[in-house]
Amino acid sequence: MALVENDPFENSRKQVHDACDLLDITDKGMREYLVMPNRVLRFKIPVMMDDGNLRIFTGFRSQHNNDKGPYKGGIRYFNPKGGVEYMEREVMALSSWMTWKCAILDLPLGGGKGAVYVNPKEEKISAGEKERITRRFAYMLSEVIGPEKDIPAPDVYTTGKEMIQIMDTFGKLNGNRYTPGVITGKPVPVGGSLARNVATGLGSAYCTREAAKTLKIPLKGAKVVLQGFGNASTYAGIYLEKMGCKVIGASDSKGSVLVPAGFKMDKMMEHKSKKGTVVGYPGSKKVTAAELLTAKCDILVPGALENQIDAKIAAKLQCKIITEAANGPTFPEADPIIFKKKILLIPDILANSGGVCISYLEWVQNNQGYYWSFDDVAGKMETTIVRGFKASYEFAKKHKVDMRKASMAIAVDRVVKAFEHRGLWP
Ligand SMILES: NC(=O)C1=CN([C@@H]2O[C@H](COP(=O)(O)OP(=O)(O)OC[C@H]3O[C@@H](n4cnc5c(N)ncnc54)[C@H](O)[C@@H]3O)[C@@H](O)[C@H]2O)C=CC1
Ligand SMILES: O=C(O)CCC(=O)C(=O)O
Repeated sequence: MALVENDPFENSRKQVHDACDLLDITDKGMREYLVMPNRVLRFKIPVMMDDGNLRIFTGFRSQHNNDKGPYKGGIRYFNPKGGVEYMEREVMALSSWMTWKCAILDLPLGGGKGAVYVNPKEEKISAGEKERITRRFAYMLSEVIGPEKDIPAPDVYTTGKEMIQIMDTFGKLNGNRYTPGVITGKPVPVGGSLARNVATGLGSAYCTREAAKTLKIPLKGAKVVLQGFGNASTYAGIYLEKMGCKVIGASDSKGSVLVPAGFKMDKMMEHKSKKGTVVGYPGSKKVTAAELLTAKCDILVPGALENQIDAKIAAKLQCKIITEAANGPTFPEADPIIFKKKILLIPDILANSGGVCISYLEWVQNNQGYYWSFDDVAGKMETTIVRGFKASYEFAKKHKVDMRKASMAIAVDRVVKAFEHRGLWP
């Protein structure tokens, strides 16, 4: 029996086993080694709130695998419906996906993920309270993170502001050192990289462009539906629009809208910043989340949260390409349905890997103390992600499997090889 409903870690476990099947890895111990995180930390974060009351938050960091390099992965502040038990399984799954995401790009990094169970948007946590949560979280993590150990980054409802507070707290606890390489996604004036803020969506757009090329779908006028309107999905929309696409749908935590004639991304962003939601955009029709996902379009970009496309929704999908800008948006039972419908699904570990790719380049710049231009960084990311896409596509064709299985198999094989080179000690 699953420990929590819709357990994302069980989904990640299945994906690792599918890759092992393809690679003929039969050893049970090796399979378990690849599935399980090296360690999962769960700790309390006591914070004095503005009203003078002490409140205890729960924090997590899952360190999945570091055979290819330091653990790497974001930190989210969120309150999934399943509560803290669900969140523990969620960070375990997300840390596993980080391992495979770094490996499909062949970055010298492993996989980790962290979280605090709090929704700063719903709860109206003040800036001071958020900073105290973040700095206490950094204090609790300070012994297990570091530029050569584990390098966090932003994720849902965290930004450069929290990243710099974590860097600052870590530095103060380590002899007042300037340690920019302990975290990525920092603001540019304090050791961040150009292009990191747009990286996830830009990488999704590069992947989509490659997919459209292979399917011979012209991007000019191609209809795009975005689920979510945060960092990942907004920049995916902006860059797909620059490539000639027409965005016709969007959503956020308050609802989903379709605009059959299409809308300009800057106009929708202006609307969202004024009204706090995409809902109510002039000329739009409010629809359910399922109606948004199954709307007729060329490119569907699920870019919000995991567990969005189940078998029922998969059966009704009307798109040609799915670009998983979010982590884990598709249930395992939906994958074979999507494959049978000949929809080209670009899996999360590839489709949203632009973020970690530029995080890696940020860390390289921090380590060398010399900084590159926007075009340098975006160009290096484009080369890396297109190589990952092409390798996965060729593997998928050769073995007649979907792109998720192909990307996972390549990634798992690389981690197994790293493990074999290093050996086990002690
Ligand atoms: N920020 C990054 O660099 C990366 C993010 N991702 C993934 O992308 C996804 C989104 O993350 P970000 O864009 O960074 O977060 P964000 O905090 O910038 O935006 C989250 C968005 O999700 C929306 N949302 C929340 N609940 C929703 C619901 N029930 N239905 C529809 N929309 C809902 C919010 O309204 C917001 O628009 C996550 O799965 C994250 O792990 C993946 C790789 C890197
Ligand atoms: O930039 C990073 O290091 C990781 C971003 C992240 O959390 C993700 O790719 O899911």
